[in-house]
Amino acid sequence: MSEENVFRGEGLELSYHDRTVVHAASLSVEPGRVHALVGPNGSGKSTLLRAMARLHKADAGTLSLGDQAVSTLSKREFARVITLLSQNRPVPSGVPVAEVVEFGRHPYRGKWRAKDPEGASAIAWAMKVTGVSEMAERGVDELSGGELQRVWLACCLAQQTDVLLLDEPTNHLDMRYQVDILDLVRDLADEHGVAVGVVLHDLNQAADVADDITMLHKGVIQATGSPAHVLTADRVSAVYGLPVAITRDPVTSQVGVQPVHRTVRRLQQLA
Ligand SMILES: Nc1ncnc2c1ncn2[C@@H]1O[C@H](COP(=O)(O)OP(=O)(O)OP(=O)(O)O)[C@@H](O)[C@H]1O
Repeated sequence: MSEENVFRGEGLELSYHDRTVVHAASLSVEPGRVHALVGPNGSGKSTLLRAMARLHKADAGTLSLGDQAVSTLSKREFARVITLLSQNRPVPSGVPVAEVVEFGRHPYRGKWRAKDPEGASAIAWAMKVTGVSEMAERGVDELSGGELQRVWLACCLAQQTDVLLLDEPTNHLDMRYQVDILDLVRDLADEHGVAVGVVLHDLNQAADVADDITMLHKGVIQATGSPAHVLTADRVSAVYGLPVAITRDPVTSQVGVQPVHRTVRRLQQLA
């Protein structure tokens, strides 16, 4: 994927039943880069990501991939380039993990189950890197939340798209898998040139994994740029309504966000 293949949403106005929840938002996801979307609950992150994945119709705005309008792509063409790990996917009962992951190959198979020579290796790779190979035969409705999350991710990875949109991929995962999945996200960008757009709640994870961060608040983009540019104490405190301090890792210089401890907050209130 070349630099021209930047995936862009521009001027997106998004609503539910006449209530606009995202206002004139623009987000670009670039090959080889990880772009994190952060913001408080209800700020519009999932809606924006779903609109980028053509799952929520925009009232206004455009989607483009390089110089091509995304509206010109058929469903199958779109699914070969862009995939979304969404939240709250319905869980089919009695379907084994391997079959669910195999569903990720749907854009390559079509109605008549056309030959898909790369399918088997793509599925095996996706299951391996997400750590679900050992549960291939288990029914997805028997899995824990974290196991299921990894199966959905494997399904997206089996799709082998240039653009990967992930809505809270670390949801339900224990500490080890959170680290593994974020490392995998970084590797996909660095080694395979994948363009990643990822919703994260943990601002420290966002600062760790992302090249760029966009912060949303009440449907309005507050800032876009490097973690150090976006994550300032004033901005994070104002958006989240909580005093925070910004830290710097002495070795990596990476920024971190630390809520001001409750004892200090109480003392500040008393002063
Ligand atoms: N299906 C829906 N019908 C009506 N309103 C909705 C629907 N889904 C979301 N909303 C509203 O749209 C706004 C944005 O929601 P969205 O889920 O995009 O936010 P979010 O930033 O992803 O939130 P969270 O961090 O809690 O997942 C919220 O006010 C929410 O209540």
